[in-house]
Amino acid sequence: MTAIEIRNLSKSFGAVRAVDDVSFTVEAGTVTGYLGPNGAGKTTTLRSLLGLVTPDAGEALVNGQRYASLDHPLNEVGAVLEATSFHPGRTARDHLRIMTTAAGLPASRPDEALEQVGLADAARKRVGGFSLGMRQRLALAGALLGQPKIFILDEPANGLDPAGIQWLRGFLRHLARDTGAAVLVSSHVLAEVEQTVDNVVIIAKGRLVRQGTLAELTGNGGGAVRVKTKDDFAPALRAAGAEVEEVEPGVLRVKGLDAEEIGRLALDQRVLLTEVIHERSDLQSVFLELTGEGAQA
Ligand SMILES: Nc1ncnc2c1ncn2[C@@H]1O[C@H](COP(=O)(O)OP(=O)(O)OP(=O)(O)O)[C@@H](O)[C@H]1O
Repeated sequence: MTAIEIRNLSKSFGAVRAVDDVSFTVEAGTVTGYLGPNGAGKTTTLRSLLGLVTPDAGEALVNGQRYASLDHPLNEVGAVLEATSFHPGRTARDHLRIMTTAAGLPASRPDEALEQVGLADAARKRVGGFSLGMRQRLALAGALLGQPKIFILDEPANGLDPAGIQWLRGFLRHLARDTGAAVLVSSHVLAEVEQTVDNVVIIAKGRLVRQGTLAELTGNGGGAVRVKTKDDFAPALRAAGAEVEEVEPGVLRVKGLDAEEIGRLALDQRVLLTEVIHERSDLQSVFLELTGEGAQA
């Protein structure tokens, strides 16, 4: 069964069409990045999945059902929403204990979940003193309590430092690969999720603009390098196993070698390169265009 299904979902707030006829699915064992600039409609979609927003049309289903009709929601879906608030005077463990008791989960779960997110040492600390990154980890621990197989995470990388983002990437991959979970993770920063996701859904102004596997959207991962040189460099590149196309006189489009390998080869061959440029993947260019950074790209 499809773990997460968004089918022709639409939602307006007054004159703003926050989500406009969006459809996509997330299968078990995969991570899907839900990407788009601020205000694109990501949060509205995720809140629809959690029954916090009532769609005007279409459906947002988890395990084939509406969230509200799940018998044991915490066992089926783990969610982290933006700006989760915590009682500042409560310790991390107490915060999770309250959730655990309310959901009738085993008393061992808070400590296990804190361990999983790397917060075991902070279990007895008051949340009021937590950094944003620690709060994000605590929110994730809350999502793990019921050991669900579906995760809906809204900008979970916000507030994490580079090491935290690295950790999050590994953790999401682990959830999908090792526990077979379906993970839907939103972000307005492509680079945050690019190394983690199997599939990408891009939304802008409420409309779905692109979806596919990461490989499809990045041109099968084989990014080309454009090289400018007045020298006869193509034979050496081909001999090194590259696929070379002369796109205009003096400009070669090289596939199969990265920029560093090409640079080394040029050095060996005493070839002068006047320009070496990584071609942007489709995904990057689409995303940069949408986020308005295309002009600087
Ligand atoms: N409760 C609401 N009332 C009025 N307008 C809303 C409401 N929720 C969202 N919107 C509007 O709907 C649009 C989509 O917002 P949404 O929060 O879903 O986008 P987003 O992609 O998650 O962006 P962000 O990352 O900034 O949260 C925005 O124009 C937003 O202002």
